Amino acid sequence: MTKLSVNINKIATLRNARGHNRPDLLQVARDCERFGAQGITVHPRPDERHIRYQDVRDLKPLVTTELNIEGNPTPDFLNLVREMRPEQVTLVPDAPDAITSNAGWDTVEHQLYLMGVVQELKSLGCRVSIFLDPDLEMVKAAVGTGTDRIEFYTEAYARQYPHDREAAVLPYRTAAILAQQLGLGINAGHDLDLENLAYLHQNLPGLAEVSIGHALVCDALYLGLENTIQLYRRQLQ
Ligand SMILES: CC(=O)[C@@H](O)[C@H](O)COP(=O)(O)O
Ligand SMILES: NCC(=O)COP(=O)(O)O
Repeated sequence: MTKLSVNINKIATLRNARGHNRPDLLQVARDCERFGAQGITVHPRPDERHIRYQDVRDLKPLVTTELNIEGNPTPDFLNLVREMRPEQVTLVPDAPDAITSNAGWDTVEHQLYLMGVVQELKSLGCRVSIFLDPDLEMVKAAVGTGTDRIEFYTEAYARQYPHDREAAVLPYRTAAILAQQLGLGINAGHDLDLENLAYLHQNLPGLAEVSIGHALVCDALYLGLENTIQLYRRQLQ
């Protein structure tokens, strides 16, 4: 079964726009779980443009499914993770000023560095996932980091899907088959939506979890949050 983890970054974006607590991020997280979300994902960036570090501290005790904290393993990020010990940590190689996540790790070049980070996070009891492009060499080198899972960065898939979905999914399917053979767990995320999710799910064997935020929150503006979460869950059946 592929789980849906709802990324609530954009709820925090809306909340921060007016400087007070509307929408109430914690209540939205509770409601997302009540509506069927099987995880809550947050990506506290260094500039705290949306999710603030304090949000993560406030969310941890109330999330009853799984809390997935994403980010570049900077000292501040690692201190937060040490404090929170979430069910999952997803390591993303974002630059501090990136408008959004825009690349996977070079696990060949950074294998030794990632090995140390992964080892510590696993010692805290966290499942570790590494954000990755569907590159076979990067998948192979990810094994050497000791990570539990990889998360395929699906922006390229989403961009090509409307034009040629078979070509769009092929590198991800090939890399997923290799990852399974190598014993890596498989997550996926970025720019997934109600149009492209089902086809990805059908073509990625062993897909354990998708984390979806931007499109889901945009859809909820028209369709309502409960209905939208149910619609996304239905794409994963
Ligand atoms: C890693 C990834 O692709 C997303 O989880 C990322 O968190 C999106 O970040 P923004 O919500 O800041 O665009
Ligand atoms: N890891 C992907 C994620 O959490 C959400 O990405 P997006 O759906 O906001 O593009």
